[in-house]
Amino acid sequence: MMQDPILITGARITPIAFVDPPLLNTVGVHQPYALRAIIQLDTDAGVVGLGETYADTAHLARLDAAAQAITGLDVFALNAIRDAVDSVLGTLSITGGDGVAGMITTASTTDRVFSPFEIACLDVQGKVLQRPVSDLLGGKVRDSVPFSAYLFYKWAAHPGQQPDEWGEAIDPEGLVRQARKMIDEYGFEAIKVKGGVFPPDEEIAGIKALREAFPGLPLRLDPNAAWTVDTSIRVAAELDGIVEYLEDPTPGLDGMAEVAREAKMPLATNMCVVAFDHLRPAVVKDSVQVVLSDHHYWGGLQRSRLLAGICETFELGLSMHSNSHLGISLAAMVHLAAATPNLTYACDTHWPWKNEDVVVPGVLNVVDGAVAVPTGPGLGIEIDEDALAALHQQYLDCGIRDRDDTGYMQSIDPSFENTCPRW
Ligand SMILES: O=C([O-])C(=O)C[C@H](O)[C@@H](O)C(=O)[O-]
Ligand SMILES: [Mg+2]
Repeated sequence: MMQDPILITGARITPIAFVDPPLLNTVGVHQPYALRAIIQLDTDAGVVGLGETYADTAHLARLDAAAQAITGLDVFALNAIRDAVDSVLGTLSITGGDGVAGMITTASTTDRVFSPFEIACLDVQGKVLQRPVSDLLGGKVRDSVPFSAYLFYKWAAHPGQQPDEWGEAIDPEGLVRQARKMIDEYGFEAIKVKGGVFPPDEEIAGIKALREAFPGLPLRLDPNAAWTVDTSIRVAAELDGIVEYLEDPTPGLDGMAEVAREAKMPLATNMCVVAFDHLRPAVVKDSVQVVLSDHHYWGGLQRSRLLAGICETFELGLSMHSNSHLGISLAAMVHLAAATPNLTYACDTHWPWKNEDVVVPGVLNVVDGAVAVPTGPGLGIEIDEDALAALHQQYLDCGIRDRDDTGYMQSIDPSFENTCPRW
């Protein structure tokens, strides 16, 4: 028997801000609050779907336009919904707003805007069918998804504030201390270090200190393209046998290909392969051996599965990238990773760095370094309306409207320059 369509009647898009520590990266430092947009997709069945995405001003304007364009469409018509998003974006003249703080990104705007709506539609589909989203993606191949301890060099506090619970990490001892705390609390079995902050030799020393302190755990270093080709080749030689992959050592497909020819370990990226049309040249040039997927800019969960298939075909490894995020994003990441057989690396997550959320606690927990796949219908999580309202108020009060790690750093250290590559 043919069921009636489930029509989208509108979307409530709520920008929120949550407290973020002073995490350092090559373009600057995290501001005191990270921004996200929470999407509640309303349908004529009375079922509400959830999505989470960036909340920079320009992105919010695109989300608003997209929400109007998809109103009246069936939540099962994901192709038509993406077409509607694509068409309306073509009529807008908005620039900026990628939510990634001045790092190189040439991801598809359509895929970035479509993504949270696709996830909200899958959430509705799952709730109506009484099946978890992982079932809609082909079924889970693992019951829990491993994540890595995502270490950052950081200050003890934002200027003028009290030190946070993590304290300072600006040298190898600080990194090891941070890793120990994170691993004690969450049981992670892999470690990623956000580099590109200090001269490469200091970061090599940090990685070697971690290797000594945690001999059995796979390690990764990601300087976000802070190094020249020559520096990258030198660091790769120093870290041979120590890191499982080196992430975005240098900018661009050609530079990465030059490094890849010399480096013994695989090179991974979430900077030079961030859209489908980057895959062909990356494979032809053999620029990268591991792609970090991220449903927030690869166009949602179904298109991330398409990416996984392409990676499998061309024998590329697949890992998962993260930005500062809350529980709706984590739930989506977990369902996707659970249903992606060739996602064999521990995924990245910024989860330990936040203390606030819009999701009712209980379902999403990192235990032994992994998150159990939610088994409830849809994403399997619920929104906490009071928390959503409080974090929206925090957004209104905090004054931050666009992620700007470089501007914030320059407000503290006027001599800071965002140069790429730096060393
Ligand atoms: O793997 C990456 O490149 C990231 O996680 C990008 C993020 O923006 C990270 O650098 C951060 O949170 O500062
Ligand atoms: Mg990266």
